[in-house]
Amino acid sequence: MKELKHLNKYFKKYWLKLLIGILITIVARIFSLVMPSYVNKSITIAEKYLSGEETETVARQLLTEYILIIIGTTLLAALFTFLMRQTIINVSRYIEYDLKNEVFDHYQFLNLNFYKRNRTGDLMNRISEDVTQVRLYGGPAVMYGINALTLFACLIPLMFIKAPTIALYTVVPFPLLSFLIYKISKIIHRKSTKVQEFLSNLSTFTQESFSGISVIKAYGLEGVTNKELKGLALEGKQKSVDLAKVNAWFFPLMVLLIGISNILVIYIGGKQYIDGEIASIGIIAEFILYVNMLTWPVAIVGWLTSIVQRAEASQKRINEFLQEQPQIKNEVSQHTPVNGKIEFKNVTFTYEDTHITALDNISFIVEQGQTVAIIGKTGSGKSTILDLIARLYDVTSGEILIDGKPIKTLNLKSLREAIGAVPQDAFLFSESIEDNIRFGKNEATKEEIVAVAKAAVVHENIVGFSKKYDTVLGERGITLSGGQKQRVSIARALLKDPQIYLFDDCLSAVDTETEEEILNNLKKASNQKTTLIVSHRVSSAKNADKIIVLENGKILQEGTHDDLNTVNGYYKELYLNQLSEKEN
Ligand SMILES: Nc1ncnc2c1ncn2[C@@H]1O[C@H](COP(=O)(O)OP(=O)(O)OP(=O)(O)O)[C@@H](O)[C@H]1O
Repeated sequence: MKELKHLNKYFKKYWLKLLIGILITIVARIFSLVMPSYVNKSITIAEKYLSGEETETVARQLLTEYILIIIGTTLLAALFTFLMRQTIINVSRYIEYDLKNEVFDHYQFLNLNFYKRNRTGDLMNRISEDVTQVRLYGGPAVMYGINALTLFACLIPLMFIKAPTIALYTVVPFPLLSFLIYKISKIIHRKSTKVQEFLSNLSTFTQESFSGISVIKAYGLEGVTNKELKGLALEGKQKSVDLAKVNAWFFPLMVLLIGISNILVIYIGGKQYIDGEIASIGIIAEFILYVNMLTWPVAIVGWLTSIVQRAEASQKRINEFLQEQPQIKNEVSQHTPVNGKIEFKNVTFTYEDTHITALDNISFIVEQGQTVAIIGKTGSGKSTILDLIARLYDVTSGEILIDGKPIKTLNLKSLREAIGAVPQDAFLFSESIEDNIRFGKNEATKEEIVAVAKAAVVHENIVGFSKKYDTVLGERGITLSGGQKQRVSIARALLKDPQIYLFDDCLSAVDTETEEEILNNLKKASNQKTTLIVSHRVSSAKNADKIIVLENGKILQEGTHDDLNTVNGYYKELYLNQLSEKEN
């Protein structure tokens, strides 16, 4: 139960509702206890009437009275059972809601490394499946547990007071029933976990197949994919059949044990009645009702044990993530304004997971308002520079200064608010184009949105769609072309109007004329703003105040377009190559 201690804060938060729920549960069970003894009394009075001990009028009057009491108490028990579910189960839903929010909020705080280490499916599972398992502990387990405890505490002594011998024979099979249900629940859990795991594999496989459907079709891999899916489905069928087999034992076993208890009551009770040890056969009817009332709570004891174990295992998985600490921590509480000067001082950066040293002792300065282009072969460390400026990672050694201050002394939120980043792989949400652009500034007017779309040279494309800015984008914006996606992403960054622009190869999918137009607009929009442009094209870099050429994480060349063209080297070669490509 160590892991489940995490939930105590929520139990404390909802203690009043929980207490009311527990009291209601006890009252509901006490009302339900009234009925069997009045069934006994009704049968006894009928017996007495038949043997002439009681007159018909008295018998009729008493029977009516007993029946009304039975109906009344049963209705009250039903009403309180309804209220019991309304309180305790609701509390478990509140806890589920709080816990999901807690996990989600925590996920948001964690760094990119965490997301690289853990699969999306796993993150989703812990916030959905595992929280559901924990909810069963917070609600149904508490409710059925109190229910069973109240019944045992009231009913078993009552049974022993009324007829000790029958009581003894009745309760003897119960521990066995509890034990068997516990065992079966464990097997069911083991098997259903396997089915769950399989289902998650199957959905990952199908999701990937749908996402990559164009590749599958282009390579004619439909047959192979189908075969793989059939193999998976067959395996799943076997697992589900295994689970169904064990599940099938659950109810027959309960019926068998109830039957055994009922037979014992009838046999022992009947014998005692014949021997004159009990006064009325009404007591046998009463005990049969007790047996039936006790069976479910007894079975529940076994079920609860396995629910608690499952909840413990799930909470352990949740706690593992909750205990993860973000590596990038905000160490400054007050807002720190950013002007935009950036300085890298002997910065080295090695990715923790791959141990790749992406940047190796590099130093450079970008003055406030300057435009700097970073050029270099793929994998040379260009994107890493931008990620370090946004503090998505912290440097391994060396230092990054923003406006002359170490980056760690800036408030993380202020820093990120001052940055407008356009990543290499533009991500658009499945919302309207307008909302996707608005992401950069929530309170922006339509005019502002149109203005930035025009600056990003995507306005004409948008108004060409029948729903214009209200056009909803499919998953990852698949209704837009690569170049359109990039430009919507640029519009989003422009709307934010930040102090620092980080453009990561975000014009790679547009033609050179559009690129030229966008760059001119960017120059106007980002006047006085520090701008870093990562690119493979000289056309994106040539007008920059400074060009940095990277190779294997080191700075190979640095200077203006004209400077770099006067020396033989990577940049000049690239320029001449791209120039001749254009001419051809
Ligand atoms: N998140 C990451 N985790 C681990 N290694 C990474 C990560 N991102 C990049 N790398 C590695 O770091 C090196 C530099 O990558 P980076 O993305 O900075 O290069 P790049 O110059 O931007 O490349 P490209 O032009 O292809 O975008 C590469 O070898 C890459 O494999």
